[in-house]
Amino acid sequence: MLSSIILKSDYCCKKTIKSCLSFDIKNKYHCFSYTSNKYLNISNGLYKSGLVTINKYESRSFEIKKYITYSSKKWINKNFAYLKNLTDTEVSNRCSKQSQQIVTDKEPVGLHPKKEFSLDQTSVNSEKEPRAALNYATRDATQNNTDDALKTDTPSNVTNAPLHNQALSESEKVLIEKVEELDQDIKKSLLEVFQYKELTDVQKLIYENVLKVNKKNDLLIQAKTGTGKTISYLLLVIDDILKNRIMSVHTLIIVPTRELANQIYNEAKMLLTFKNNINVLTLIGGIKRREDQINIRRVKPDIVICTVGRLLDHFECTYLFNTLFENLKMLIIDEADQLLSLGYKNEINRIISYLPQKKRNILLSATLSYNLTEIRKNICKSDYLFLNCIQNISQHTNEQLKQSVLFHKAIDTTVILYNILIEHMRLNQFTYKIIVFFPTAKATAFFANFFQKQLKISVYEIHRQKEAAHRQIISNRFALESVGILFTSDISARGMHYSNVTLIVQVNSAISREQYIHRVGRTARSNKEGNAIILLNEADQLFFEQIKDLNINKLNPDNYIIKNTNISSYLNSWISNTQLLYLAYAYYSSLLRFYKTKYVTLKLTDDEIIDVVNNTLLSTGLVEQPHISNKLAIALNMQNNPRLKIRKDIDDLLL
Ligand SMILES: Nc1ncnc2c1ncn2[C@@H]1O[C@H](COP(=O)(O)OP(=O)(O)OP(=O)(O)O)[C@@H](O)[C@H]1O
Repeated sequence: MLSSIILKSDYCCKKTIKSCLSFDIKNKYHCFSYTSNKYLNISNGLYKSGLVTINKYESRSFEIKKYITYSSKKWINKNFAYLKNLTDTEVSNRCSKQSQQIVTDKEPVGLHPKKEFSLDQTSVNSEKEPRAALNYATRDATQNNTDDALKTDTPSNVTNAPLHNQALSESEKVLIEKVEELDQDIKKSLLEVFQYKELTDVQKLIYENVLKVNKKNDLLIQAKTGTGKTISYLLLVIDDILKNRIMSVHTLIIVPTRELANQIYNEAKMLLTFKNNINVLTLIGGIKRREDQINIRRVKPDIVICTVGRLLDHFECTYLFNTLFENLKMLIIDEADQLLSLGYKNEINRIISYLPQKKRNILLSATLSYNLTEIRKNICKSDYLFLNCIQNISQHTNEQLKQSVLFHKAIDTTVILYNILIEHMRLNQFTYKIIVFFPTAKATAFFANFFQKQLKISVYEIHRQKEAAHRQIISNRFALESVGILFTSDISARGMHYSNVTLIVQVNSAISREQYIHRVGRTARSNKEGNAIILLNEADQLFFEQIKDLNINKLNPDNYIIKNTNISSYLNSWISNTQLLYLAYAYYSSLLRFYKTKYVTLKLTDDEIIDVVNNTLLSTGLVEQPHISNKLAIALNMQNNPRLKIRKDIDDLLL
């Protein structure tokens, strides 16, 4: 028996649904099918062969209306009839009749052509094979990995949120004060300390699919940057600690950077304001190991937040450290796609080998999809749930973010950066908060000093070569300031929340599309507006291919290369400053390395790399080409290139 929903009448508008729609209840899923529906966009479903599978809902008719995302409920009420208990054939007949009726449909306007998907008409009842029926609505080359991963999953694995950033109607919002499952003290701190009123999309998804129904599966969670993933998993952790109190560490949270560890620590402490019997501790580099050991004994942590290096260090060097985790209940890997990528994979695998098998794994990121299969295989148990707030990878960045690209010549890099900053500061005198990402730590150090000392623009500086304590102080200061400029390397790209950032500038290409998404995700957070500009010189141009679907508009470089007398004189007068000179040489070497590691993706020859690096340095006013050490030249495999100035007598200080 099938129940069906059919279009009541011919509907002629921009958002026409081409045919009819029916649904069947089989086991716990509702399966929607429709005939020639090209444009119907059911946000919380997965598509293939005419099937849309959605998890169980309480009210069928209501939920169906809710998940036809671009149509208002009013429109649905007017145009759909809800029919019960039809046989297969009846539905088919009605469907085809209905299809014939609606022949005057107009092309939908405002839907991206990529969103079109064709459905296999023959598989109206193919819910017999739910595995094969799973797929995303959007087809595009870069998403194939996700699709492949999902094809092998059972439908219960995947839960999508309504299209992200779409304003939730009042009835869809989950008000925190009404959430009965939350502990009273936690609720109190959410309402009074954080002053949040409702759950964000990702928090709502977790609440409804996991917390409320008390599920204990492993979780993969993907939601856009700045949407509250941290609170969402902290709620899960605290809920579990309160239910299953143990006398050793309950949850281990692994993150890529010290700053992020501290940020999560602060958020957890705030959440536990009225619950002082749950203890949190960070174990991060830059602090003596012995100090950690004392803190562990003193704090007796329930939740431990660690960076990868320090955790591994302890496992391998601290006597009996692994016994701390012998009853571990939860392992959380934040920024999971990064931590499970090549750079960190071995270390994470070693860490996991020290942890008990029987624990719950929760993996999060704004960009999980590209290496999903591997992540799933490596870490998750087979009955894991994938909670996904991003259904279309071209919507990975926030809607309220205005993105631009500026293609320019390397020789104009410094003046363009200067003019962008000056213009933004002028237009946002009392509110400007800017983060500038550079490709390497040494590039960051040089430009930070150059802007401070030569161009007289005050900037904060964070990168790996600064000491941990310094980094933390600068990070806190920038977070608290109402205006400011932060020059940073990728260390600040992921997870860091600085409120009210108005502009992100990226100098040169990012190391990947994902890193670009995380970098621009430092602005336009919590539904606020934000701007992002990426500066791509002649060598970086191919990087644009990786991000061009992200709705990025092009800026005219001519508007930014005007040199006023100020900058001209500043650029010409620093060569006697030995400290800056030293930093410039180091920047030069690091930029050669940067492009050499990217020469395959950017399709660069050695000569092109040397030219672009020379010109970038020339843009700062450094007329004479720096020397590099023989060792670096060999490492770059450029020791015989006559365009480089190589000196055997300088050491690797500048590497
Ligand atoms: N329910 C809520 N209501 C309002 N603001 C919230 C809520 N939950 C979290 N936030 C705020 O949203 C901001 C972003 O949160 P968070 O840093 O957890 O984002 P994220 O999704 O982890 O981002 P990223 O992917 O960049 O790490 C923070 O300021 C956080 O305090």
